[in-house]
Amino acid sequence: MALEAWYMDSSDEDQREPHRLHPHQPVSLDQLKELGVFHWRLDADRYDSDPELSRIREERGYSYMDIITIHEDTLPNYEEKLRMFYEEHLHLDDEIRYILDGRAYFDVRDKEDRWIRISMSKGDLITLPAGIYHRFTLDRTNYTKAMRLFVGEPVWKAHNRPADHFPVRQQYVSSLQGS
Ligand SMILES: CSCCC(=O)/C(O)=C/O
Ligand SMILES: [Fe+2]
Repeated sequence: MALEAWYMDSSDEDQREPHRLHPHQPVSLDQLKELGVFHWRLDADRYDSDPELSRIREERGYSYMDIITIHEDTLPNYEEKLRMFYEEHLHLDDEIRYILDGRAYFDVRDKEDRWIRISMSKGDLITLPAGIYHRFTLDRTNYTKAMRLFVGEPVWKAHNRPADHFPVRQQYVSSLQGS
């Protein structure tokens, strides 16, 4: 199944709901690319021996990887972490996530500051550029297992909005101009 993304409504309903607009307003992979968001579809059943994953990691220098299982039975401080992940934030480095099982949503801001919801399921690998405002949530199924990739030693620090003073944010905003 292709990756699906859409513009979100602004209701305060449970974050795990899809929050589609009526009428539905889909967002294409090309629109995501314009925001610096890239996607690959891989075979998650063989992630530990997948030459395509190895190629991506080598080409892009993703030397670090670990696996996080986000479920109330496996993740310490589950509720608190989910609250943190759903705070609008940016990172000083790219965020690279590969869904190995389950499902999740990444929300990213577009150029007009509107929320786009990206629905991720098993086999989806996504990269969010340094400096983009975004957030993360589980969906109604309340479970995902994801590989986290990083160039070099990982820095997990999230800078909640407002974080416009970071050079990486200014570089990201400049990169959008003209695209
Ligand atoms: C799927 S990993 C947890 C989410 C996370 O690390 C992050 O920074 C979300 O934006
Ligand atoms: Fe993040």
